Amino acid sequence: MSKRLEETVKAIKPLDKVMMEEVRKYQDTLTKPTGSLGRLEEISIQVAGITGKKTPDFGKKAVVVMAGDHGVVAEGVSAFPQVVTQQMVYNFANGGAAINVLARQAGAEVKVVDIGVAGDVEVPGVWVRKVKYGTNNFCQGPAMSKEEAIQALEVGIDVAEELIEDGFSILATGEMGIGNTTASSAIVSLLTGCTVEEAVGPGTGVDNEGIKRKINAIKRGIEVNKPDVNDALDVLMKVGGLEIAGITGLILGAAANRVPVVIDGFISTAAALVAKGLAPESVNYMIGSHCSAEPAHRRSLEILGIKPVLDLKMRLGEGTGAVLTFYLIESAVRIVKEMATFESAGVATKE
Ligand SMILES: Cc1cc2ncn([C@H]3O[C@H](COP(=O)(O)O)[C@@H](O)[C@H]3O)c2cc1C
Ligand SMILES: O=C(O)c1cccnc1
Repeated sequence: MSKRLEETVKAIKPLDKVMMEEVRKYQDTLTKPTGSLGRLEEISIQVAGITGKKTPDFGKKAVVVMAGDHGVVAEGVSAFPQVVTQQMVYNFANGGAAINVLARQAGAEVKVVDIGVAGDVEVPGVWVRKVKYGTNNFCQGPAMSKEEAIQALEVGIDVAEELIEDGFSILATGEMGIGNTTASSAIVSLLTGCTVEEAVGPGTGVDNEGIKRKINAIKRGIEVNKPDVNDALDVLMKVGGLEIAGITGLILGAAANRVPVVIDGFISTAAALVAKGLAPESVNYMIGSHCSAEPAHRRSLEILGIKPVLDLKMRLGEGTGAVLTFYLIESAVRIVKEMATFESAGVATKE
């Protein structure tokens, strides 16, 4: 680990238990049966613990789309060509992708980071923090060097800190990278202990032969690189991705600054598993969003220990599920801020 990474991990502290208890008790004074707002109540308690504030203001929201390419695409693991990563970055910059539409509606900004796209991206608005022009094919050796993995983690930490400095008070994870469900499945199988077969799914929509190629590529990647399952950084550098490392760094950076980070789909969850491996406390700063249609996502969330609030059969990534969850998080806080208490409204409590 680098000094910066170590310091960031060290800065991640337990949640503010006193504030959590205050909000938990306050929820019970509001004009509703105890616990009747279910998961919204849990979220309001969690964000109070994260921020140390009873009703945090999430006026400035951002979704960070980390973009990077994957050498493992040479094994025929995606239904789409690699160049789509770069083309989608232009689409994000022009406001035409699904994440742009959903973020506009949610009042969130989309920050696109080129952390490892295979070609040059020159378009205003995209943050170019390129570590490398795509990862190496992990079937032949490590996806990246340890130095590159650390550099990509640090890019994520930097992005989180720059956004927080700029007044963003809640972040969502997002990504774009053709082939990244294969890298994510490799991480998931290694860090959750499920079989490679269980960890793999259709991604962008490969057929049965494509699924077999994904399984085969991951098995060869594990065989060739022998990642240490007890060392999340080793797993990340050997079979991970640059955008996955960037998301991991973003999560750590948010947690170190007591800012909630909403975890999107399968790829973001793989990054979150790496974050948990590097800094177990970081999980408390993660807010679950949706459970995607990628078959191993639910199990990964369970092992990570975060609960999804939406199940929309989405399987896109980009941050789409996370941004939809912004509404619910804001609703959860608003309830605490605006609801009347039994006393203030003159409503009788139960007999
Ligand atoms: C047009 C397009 C837009 C996307 N936006 C997100 N993804 C999603 O699909 C990719 C992962 O799937 P696989 O591992 O099968 O390549 C990632 O880029 C992910 O963000 C997209 C995929 C495509 C084709
Ligand atoms: O679950 C996801 O986030 C996902 C699934 C397939 C492709 N891209 C993303």
